[in-house]
Formats: sequence, structure tokens, C-alpha cells
Amino acid sequence: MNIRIINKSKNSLPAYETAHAAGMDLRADLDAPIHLKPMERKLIPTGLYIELPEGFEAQIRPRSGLAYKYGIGIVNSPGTIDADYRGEIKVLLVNLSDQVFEINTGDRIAQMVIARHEKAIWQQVEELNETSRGAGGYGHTGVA
Ligand SMILES: O=c1ccn([C@H]2C[C@H](O)[C@@H](COP(=O)(O)OP(=O)(O)OP(=O)(O)O)O2)c(=O)[nH]1
Ligand SMILES: [Mg+2]
Repeated sequence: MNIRIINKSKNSLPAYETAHAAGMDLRADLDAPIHLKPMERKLIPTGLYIELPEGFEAQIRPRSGLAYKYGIGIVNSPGTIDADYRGEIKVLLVNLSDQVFEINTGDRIAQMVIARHEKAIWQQVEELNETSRGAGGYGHTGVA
């Protein structure tokens, strides 16, 4: 599908890195390197602006390699880009390691998945259909 995009960054457009990748990697668009101290969080600009069709969202998800090797996560994971948002896409990184993490312009800091979503219309009722699970949750089926 075609999605309108403005690229004010110095990077090329986000791209699928492999043939059937679900996400396109997002690159940082910086004037100077950013240093993320342990437990610090910062909004990282991408220089990208998109116009999603109604009924679609973009999810901003962590990259597993950065998470595993450097403890880099996304505070609000998955971030949600709404179809009516026209501002710059930013990524809220957090450093969960005990080392400073340096981000340079052009670094692939996250990935973005374009997804359909439903628009719910509430049907307010007094009772819900019964199930065998009922209100059980939070591990009520056990561990093993
Ligand atoms: O990781 C993210 C998450 C959000 N956004 C942008 C797009 C999104 O459409 C908007 C609002 O995000 P969200 O609804 O998650 O934040 P909010 O705190 O509810 O803000 P708002 O009151 O503006 O909806 O911010 C990003 O650029 N990156
Ligand atoms: Mg919101």
C-alpha cells in the first residue's frame, strides 16, 4: 500500500531490511550524538512525517539486537502513531543497561510496523457471556 511521507531527515526512507520483514527500521536524525545514561530515557527524532490512511496505525517497536546487546528498550513500547498525527515520528528510547549508550545520526534505533486496527463501537450491556476462564488470569493456569 502507498503511504504519504515527508522525509526531513538526512537518512534514506525507512525500508524493510529483509524480504518478509514485518517492520521497517527507523533511523535517528540528529545534529550531534546523543548519550543515554543508565536508566535515562530520551525522545529521539527521526525527521519523518507520515499520513496513514484511516483504519491504520504505525507501531514503534524495539529492535531485539539493541535490547539484547545494549539493554536499549522503548518506554512506551509499542509506541502508537495515529492516522491523524501529522507531527514528527519520535522514538522514546530507554537505556536499561549499566553502560552509557551512544546514538549517532543514521543509527537504526527502532522498527515501525504498519497495522490495521478496528474502530470499536460500545454496546453497553448488564452481563457478559460466560466462559470456562471466567475472571481467571494473571497466571491462574499455573506455570508448567
Ligand atoms: O512512540 C511514539 C508514540 C507517539 N508518537 C506520536 C504519534 C501519536 O499519534 C502521538 C500521540 O501519541 P499517544 O497517543 O501515544 O500519546 P498521548 O500521551 O496519548 O498524547 P495525545 O494526548 O497527543 O494523544 O504522538 C510518536 O511520535 N512516537
Ligand atoms: Mg493519545
